[in-house]
Amino acid sequence: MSTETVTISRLGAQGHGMAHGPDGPIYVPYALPGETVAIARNGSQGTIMSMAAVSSDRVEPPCRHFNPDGDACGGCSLQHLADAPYQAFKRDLVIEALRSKGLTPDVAPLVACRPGQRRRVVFSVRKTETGALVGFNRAETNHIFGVVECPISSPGIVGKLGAIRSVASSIASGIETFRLSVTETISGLDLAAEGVKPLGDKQRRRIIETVLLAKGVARVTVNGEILVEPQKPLVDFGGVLVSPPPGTFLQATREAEDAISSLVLAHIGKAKRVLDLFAGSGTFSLRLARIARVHAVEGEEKPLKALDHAARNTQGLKPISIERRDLYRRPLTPQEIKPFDAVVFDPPRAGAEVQVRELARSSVKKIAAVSCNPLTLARDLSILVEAGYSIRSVTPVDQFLWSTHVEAVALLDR
Ligand SMILES: C[S@@+](CC[C@H](N)C(=O)[O-])C[C@H]1O[C@@H](n2cnc3c(N)ncnc32)[C@H](O)[C@@H]1O
Repeated sequence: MSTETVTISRLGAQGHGMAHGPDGPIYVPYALPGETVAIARNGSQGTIMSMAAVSSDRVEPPCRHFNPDGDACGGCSLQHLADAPYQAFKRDLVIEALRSKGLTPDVAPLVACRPGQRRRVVFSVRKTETGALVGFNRAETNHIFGVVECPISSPGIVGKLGAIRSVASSIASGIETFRLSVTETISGLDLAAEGVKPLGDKQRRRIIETVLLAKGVARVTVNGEILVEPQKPLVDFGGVLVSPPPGTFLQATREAEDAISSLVLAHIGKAKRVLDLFAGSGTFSLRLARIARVHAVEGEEKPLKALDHAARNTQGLKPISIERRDLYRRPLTPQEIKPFDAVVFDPPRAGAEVQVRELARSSVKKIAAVSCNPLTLARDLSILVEAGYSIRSVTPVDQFLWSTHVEAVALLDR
């Protein structure tokens, strides 16, 4: 460990300040570009000891749990940065990823996220003598920081932290930590616990009783088994009500979902047949079906069934066909893609390389790529551009406020 003074030149991809050291970059958490800080250095990691020059972009963190000096919540990493440079940082993550693949399309301003919009959070939970500790893992440790406020989460989640804690206490029995996904739905909170040791009958009864007493909980699932469901959880995909399976993927904020969907729909235009790949529970398929016939392809059975059920029970939609298929092992071929006028794909963080190589050989006119990882998006887009597609626009979208995650929508045609 050595002590030295460094000047931060920019933010790294993890949101840490970066300084040039004699033998490579030094990463200093919570330091901002332009700041001069005295650090205790351990290899390429620096810890701020004192600050000699403070950036004018530094702001007071809105949440009292965001405290880099000690007992801090690990949920957010960029609360100390003003809005404009924060939004520029996220947009630059997309620009830099594209540039690394030789792509320099116009990149729109970031679709910004506001506090209180997150409808889904994943807490860590551990049993305590008095109940359960519910919160986020403290920065860079396995310790759980008990949350009493959370400015990123929706009021529907924050206002129910007491009920969430009661249900979590009834589930927690051993010393192990488990994950609790909390989703705010139209009909109440959907709680899904994973990594819980097998439940006995007495404990099951206790969980059910707690849920029935706690107002506002729609469903509790433990290790994939629905234990109690006083209300069917419902989400609204562009006017179509869907009951998503427990723990299934859902865009983290309604506002980002609407923004992404609007971009996709505007690009698809008057297409008559649309292919929705990595369709989930139908976030895009059900909206697209207002204007076009849709074929939805997805690897998991339960979200596809939820999509299908919603489509069958909603009037005014064009037909939606569904197909369960592993698109990494068995991508749709150019021959299979031929009947479609447009394709939407929204893969997991790993991207869709195998499927994109098939799309590149197809003659489909319009493609909308939705991604939660700029690096794999850039790789996938470079394959399409090499095959003759043009990128019409790229729009970065923020739905994980004060984190270093950013989504993007790229619209292409040929
Ligand atoms: C980012 S989510 C998008 C879901 C949906 N488009 C939405 O916006 O809600 C990615 C989806 O890809 C699915 N998936 C993951 N691996 C897959 C694979 N190998 N083949 C097909 N689908 C897969 C997941 O189950 C998940 O529903």
